[in-house]
Amino acid sequence: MLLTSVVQDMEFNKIKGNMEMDITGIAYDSREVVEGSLFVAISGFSVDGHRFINKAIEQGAAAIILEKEIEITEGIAVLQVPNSRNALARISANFYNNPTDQLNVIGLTGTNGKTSTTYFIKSIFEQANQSVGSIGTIGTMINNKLIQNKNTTPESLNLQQFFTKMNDTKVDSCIMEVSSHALNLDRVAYSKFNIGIFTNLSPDHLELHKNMEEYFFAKAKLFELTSDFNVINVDDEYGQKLINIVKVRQAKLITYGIENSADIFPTDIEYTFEGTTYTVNTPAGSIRMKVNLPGAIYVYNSLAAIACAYCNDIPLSVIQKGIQEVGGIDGRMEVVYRQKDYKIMVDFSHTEDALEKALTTIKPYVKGRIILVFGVYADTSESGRDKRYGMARVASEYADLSIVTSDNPKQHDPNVIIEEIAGAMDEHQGDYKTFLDRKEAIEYAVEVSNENDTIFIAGKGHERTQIIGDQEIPFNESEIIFEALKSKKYFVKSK
Ligand SMILES: CC(=O)N[C@H]1[C@@H](OP(=O)(O)OP(=O)(O)OC[C@H]2O[C@@H](n3ccc(=O)[nH]c3=O)[C@H](O)[C@@H]2O)O[C@H](CO)[C@@H](O)[C@@H]1O[C@H](C)C(=O)N[C@@H](C)C(=O)N[C@H](CCC(=O)O)C(=O)O
Ligand SMILES: Nc1ncnc2c1ncn2[C@@H]1O[C@H](COP(=O)(O)OP(=O)(O)OP(=O)(O)O)[C@@H](O)[C@H]1O
Repeated sequence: MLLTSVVQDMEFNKIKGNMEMDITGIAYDSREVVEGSLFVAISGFSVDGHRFINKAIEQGAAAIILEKEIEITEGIAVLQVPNSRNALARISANFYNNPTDQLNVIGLTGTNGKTSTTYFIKSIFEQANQSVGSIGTIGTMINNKLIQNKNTTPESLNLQQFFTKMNDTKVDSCIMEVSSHALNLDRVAYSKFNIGIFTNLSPDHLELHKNMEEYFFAKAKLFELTSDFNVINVDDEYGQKLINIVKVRQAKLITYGIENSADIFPTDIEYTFEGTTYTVNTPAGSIRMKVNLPGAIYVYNSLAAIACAYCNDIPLSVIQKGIQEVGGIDGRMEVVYRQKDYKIMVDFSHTEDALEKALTTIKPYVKGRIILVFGVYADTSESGRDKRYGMARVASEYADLSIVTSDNPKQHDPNVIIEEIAGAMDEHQGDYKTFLDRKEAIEYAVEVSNENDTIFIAGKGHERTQIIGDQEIPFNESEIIFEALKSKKYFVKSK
């Protein structure tokens, strides 16, 4: 594609060089540059991409987009832009001919529930004989092939490539999780979303967004990109705030909720440990639903999916089948081992709100004690400290015994994190033990557990690695649990 076409509608300050040259591809990483590429230099969080411009030219870059004043070799086209990440999103959409124009794209945002809601929507759409692609925490799924993602929401270039692949392979709908980081860093800029879904907002990622207002406005950006429907949880405080912002927009507002008046709402809810049944009421009629995951959180997630399916004119009987077909979700309230009233569960709860909701969900069904294994995945900043404090409060309030340990400490000192959690546990008079090593923490929980106890291991969910420093170490909680259970002869006979 000609460079002039690649940069069409892009805002830039300065140009140098031949704009009529042919561009073979785009790269934002010098290591990915091939002959004839357009290299975009990004001032990153850890390194400055401008440092790799010469490397990119050596590798064959024909043109450079940059933010800074840098002297570049003759013969190379150079464009200076105010924001390289935004420019990358613009040129990627141009280069791939705006693939979201041909795709039904559903974007989900919110602190918790995005992945679970994606599963429900995917299942309903597949019942409606649609070919569905998905992008999110689990990876990118195209025609049942899973591609691992570095990020929940990939960088704009990769994203436009995935959308193109979906179009090429006749995918009808793409369901994607849109993180606040992605919205802030323009990864989804210049993509069109037919439907935007907002699940909820509670403190998380405050190291990037500084405060809840900023975090909320990052999430709200998704709803500037929606064309047809905005689906919003009316029971969430920030959902209400978003409704006030989007109600005047062109995309139609559809609300869901349990407590407040909504377009899509449940009645006659019956909760059990195995799951929930309720009657869903929609403008198209009412029908009984069976959700195979426990608690109000999965009523909310299924309602969001039903609202989305309703917006796509899917009949209620098909929606009912789609919701019921979701038998369980990897690492979401997953009962890894059960022997009568003894249970070991693994869950992805890693925020204060998620942990509180998960523990209140299981509490009525626990005969003995709740033994909670958890750590806090957060940096060592002030906002990370709030998260440690909040999760310790929840642990003290709902668990009979907490085993405090590491959860992806990355480059942060896990001892500091654990010490702070322990301090907050003391303040809230929680009963706890600490183990730096997460494996030892799980082993200890199994060792001290009794016949009627429930061990709840929070934080890693579906993840199969633990990130310590720069290393991603294999870490399989199910394997550790079963190994530890061997010492408890009474329990190992059956799952
Ligand atoms: C903090 C953060 O958001 N970092 C993201 C950011 O990386 P960065 O700016 O730090 O990149 P960098 O390493 O400084 O490099 C700067 C530039 O130099 C380039 N480079 C670097 C080395 C080299 O040899 N040559 C070269 O050209 C890099 O390709 C890059 O363009 O831009 C990268 C490209 O888009 C992202 O992959 C990366 O996400 C990292 C992996 C990350 O951990 N992000 C998290 C915080 C995140 O985004 N999470 C959200 C939400 C998760 C959730 O709650 O579900 C997500 O969507 O994943
Ligand atoms: N609607 C909800 N409200 C609050 N907590 C929820 C909700 N749904 C799920 N959770 C809790 O949050 C955890 C993560 O759920 P899920 O993976 O669906 O969220 P997510 O938004 O995709 O998270 P992430 O952005 O971290 O990938 C679950 O294991 C559960 O404990």
